[in-house]
Formats: sequence, structure tokens, C-alpha cells
Amino acid sequence: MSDAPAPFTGPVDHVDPAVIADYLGRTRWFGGKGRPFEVSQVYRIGHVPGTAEGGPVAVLNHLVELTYADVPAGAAEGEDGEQAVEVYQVPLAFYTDAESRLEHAFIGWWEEPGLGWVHVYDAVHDREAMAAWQRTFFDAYETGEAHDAASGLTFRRLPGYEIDPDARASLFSGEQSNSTVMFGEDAILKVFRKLTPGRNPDIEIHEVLTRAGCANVAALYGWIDWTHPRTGEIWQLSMLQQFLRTASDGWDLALNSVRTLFSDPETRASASGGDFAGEATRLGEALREVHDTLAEHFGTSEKDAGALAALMGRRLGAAAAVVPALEEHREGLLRTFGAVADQGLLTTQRVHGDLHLGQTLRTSLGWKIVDFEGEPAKTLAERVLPDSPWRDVAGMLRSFDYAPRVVERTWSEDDPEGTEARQARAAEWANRAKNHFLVAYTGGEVTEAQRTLLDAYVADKAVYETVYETRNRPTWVDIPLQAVAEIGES
Ligand SMILES: Nc1ncnc2c1ncn2[C@@H]1O[C@H](COP(=O)(O)OP(=O)(O)O)[C@@H](O)[C@H]1O
Ligand SMILES: O=P(O)(O)O[C@H]1O[C@H](CO)[C@@H](O[C@H]2O[C@H](CO)[C@@H](O)[C@H](O)[C@H]2O)[C@H](O)[C@H]1O
Repeated sequence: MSDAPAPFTGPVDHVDPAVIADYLGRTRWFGGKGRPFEVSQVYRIGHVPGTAEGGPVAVLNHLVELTYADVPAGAAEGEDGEQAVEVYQVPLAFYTDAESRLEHAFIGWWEEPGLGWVHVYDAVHDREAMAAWQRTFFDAYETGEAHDAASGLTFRRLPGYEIDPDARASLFSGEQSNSTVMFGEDAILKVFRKLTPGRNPDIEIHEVLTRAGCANVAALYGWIDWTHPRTGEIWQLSMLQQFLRTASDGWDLALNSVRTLFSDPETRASASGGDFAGEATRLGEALREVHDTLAEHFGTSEKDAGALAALMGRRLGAAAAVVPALEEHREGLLRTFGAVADQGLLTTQRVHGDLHLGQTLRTSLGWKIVDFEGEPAKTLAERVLPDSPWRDVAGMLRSFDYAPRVVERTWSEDDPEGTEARQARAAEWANRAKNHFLVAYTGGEVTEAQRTLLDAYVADKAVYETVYETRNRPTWVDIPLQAVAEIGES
């Protein structure tokens, strides 16, 4: 363990909040870009044990509290549900001298009590700093946990999976809302960025599915808890998981399949070399198994169908405030939601909550579903609520609709004349994937009531996507808007 300075826990006054704010604005994972914010507090949550010679003089983890000025003072959230205060995890590696190899992850330099002037870097970019995490996880194996009393950090391990304490750490290139570090080719550490106290659904669900031996997820190896010294709340910081070495992203595979189809529009989707129906079938089977295991271990509950229809209607109202183009489809959408209202009590359970092809990985041993954190914009309390499994099914159906439309966006620039022919193939591809997926998921026929419920979830998801695209990729908003229009007309 290093000679890191005390205290390990508490507000940090000597770090300039503007330096941290500037760094957040430069990262991919910070979701508050574009909103007016200030860093209202930097809170130190302890040092990571296991640092070694040649590495940083200390690895100190921090929670950064942000306050947004676009929510009226005193309110917890704004009109569109955006939160007034958010907390992000920022682990820092401290070096006495500048480390040129880490220039891209440089945050600032300041005088650190007990350490003197230090150069400070985002620790997830530093293999030496991340090796400290890995060594501590390794030490935790025998007992199942390594608790560092000084810092309040607890490294937990599940039995049955060994990790190499010397494997090289490297940051995963595709970081999105979190940061993922690979340890050799065996394990990955997902460092959650936006945090809330309480059980993290990604860890919770992976633990249940791993202990149940479910083959359709990456096995959970361990995770890190931090106990707030004053409130006693548990904050879950990171998740250690099996690295799926042979994985190909489901979304990329689907796009490739559509490209193969479009390159020869004379050939029907069923005869195309890139046919996706078989994969869609296997995906449906995988989701069925995951849902069954979740229902078995977390149990099921019931939800009033009328309340669900009303909730979807309210979500539409909030979305229309952000995307005015939804207004003209309001009637048709409300009809679709309203059709479920007389279904009495619906069965609900823990679900993925934000399932799409980008959350699926095809490995040599079949499909794996990742990222059980739920919709990123929702609060934790909302994300862990039981919901109908049809929400996840609808997410996948929307994704099958997206894939050909995304390919067409760029294809049509080079070949505008072929649009009509490709449209027919695109519809064929999407319908084929949807049908195969559904048949595999249900094991046969979809009843009329199930179809009505599914249609409502598909419409609800498409409405959500219009907001997501408006905020994140405005040039894509036509994709879900077109779906909304088709639903509204039907
Ligand atoms: N266990 C794993 N093995 C290999 N790649 C993975 C694994 N888990 C996730 N990935 C890849 O990392 C990407 C980001 O992971 P995800 O859990 O979705 O993080 P985020 O919450 O940042 O979106 C995924 O799209 C997937 O391609
Ligand atoms: O992966 P996240 O949990 O961050 O999910 C969000 O981003 C997704 C995009 O990356 C978004 O998905 C939408 O776009 C996908 C294509 O990029 C498409 O396959 C999905 O069907 C569509 O919903 C997701 O909605 C959003 O929550």
C-alpha cells in the first residue's frame, strides 16, 4: 500500500473545481455536456490499495458533484426530467513528475497535502494505476472480499473465476457512458461514471445470472463497494467481468448483413448471403432464457394495464415538449397505448430495460447480452422497477427497424436511384428478423393480447428514441419519427 495522504474521505477543498469541470467537458462519458453546470463539490472516497513501485505515488478515488443551472433552484429535476444534481466517479492517479505517456489523460497539477506538487491524471488511462485495482481484486479471491478500512472500499469476488494479477491493463477504445479497462484478455473492469447510491442494476443482475449459470451474459467476477462514512449508504463503483474475447457487436453484424443485401438488391433477404434470420432466432432464444432466469430469481409482480397506458401517454406528452413533430401523431399513438388499457393485470419482472442490438455480442459460444443498467436518462429508482418483458422485445424490434434505415442513409448518397428497390429489401430484412426473433422468443404464436401490448411498447420506445436522437444525433431523428408516423397511421 502507498503512503497516500490522509484523510482519505471527505470534501476536498484544495482542488480547483474549474480544473475538474474542464476535464469533464473533454471526456466522452460525461453526459451533461451542453447543459450549464458547475462542479459544486469534489469528494474524496479513499485511496485504492495495491499501488506498486514505478506507478503513481497514490491512486485516489473521487466523487464529483455537479449542479446544473437549467433546473430552477430548489427543484430536484427540470420539466423534462433532467436532474439538478449529478454525481460522477473520477479516479485520479498522482505522479510527482509529469508522465508524457498520459498526456491525453492529464487533468491538472496542484499541491496535495502530504504529497507536495503532483501531476494528476485520469486513473483509468494509466495501466500502472489500474494494476492496483487488479492486484486488490486478486487478493480478495480467497476470502471473497478485500476491505480497506482506511478508505471504506470493499473489493468483492465471486467464486470460480481466476484472474491474472499481472495481466496488462488497457483502456477499452469504445468507451461510452462508462469507462472500461481490459486486464489482458481475460477480464474487464467497468468503471461506472454517473453514480447513485444503492445497488447498481448491472452488478445486481449480472450476479444473479452468473450464479444461476446463465450462458447468455459475460460472467461477473467481482465488484467494488464504497460505504459512505457518515450516511452508511453503499455506492457501487465498478464491476469486474469476463472479457468476451471472440465477441462481435450485434449492431455491426446487423449493419453488415444489410450491406450484403443492398449490394445485390435483386436477391431476396431470405436468399442473401448475409441473411440475419438465424441470428435473430438465436437472439430470441437468448433473451427468453435471460428473462426466465430473471423471473425465477427476482420473482414477478403485476401492473395495471390502464396505469401502463396512462404512463405511456404521459411519456408522450413530455417527449412532445422536446420533439414538437410528435404532436401530429399524438392521436394514433394514444390509440395504440389505449388499446392495452383493458388487459387487466400484466405480469412484470426485472428486465434489461434498454435492449437494442448494440447491447448484444455474438461470441463463438452464442449471443451474450450486456449492460443491464437500463435507460441512461432514468433515475436509479425507475431503472430497477419491474416492467413487462415485452419492453425488451420491443427494444430489439426497434433495432431491427433501425439497421436498414441507418445503412440506407449513407448508401443513398452514392446510389440515389436504387432507393426504391432497396426499400423493399429493407422491409423484408426487418420483417424477417422481427418474425424469427419473435417466434424464437415466444416459442410459437404471439397471441392477440400480446401483440397489442408489444405494439404499445414499440410505440413507446420509438417515442423515447425521438427524444434520444434529438438530444444526441439530431440528423437521425427521422428514423424513429418515420416509425412513429407509421404507427400513428395504422
Ligand atoms: N464482457 C465484455 N467483453 C467484451 N466486450 C464487452 C463486454 N461488455 C461490454 N463489451 C463491449 O463494450 C461496449 C460498452 O459496454 P457497455 O456495457 O454497453 O458500456 P456503456 O455502459 O459504457 O455503454 C459494448 O457495446 C460491447 O461492445
Ligand atoms: O446504449 P445506451 O444504453 O447508451 O442506449 C442509448 O443509445 C442507443 C444508441 O447507441 C440508443 O439506441 C438507438 O440507436 C441504435 C442504433 O445506434 C438502435 O439499434 C436502437 O434500436 C435505438 O433505440 C438507445 O435507444 C439509447 O437508450
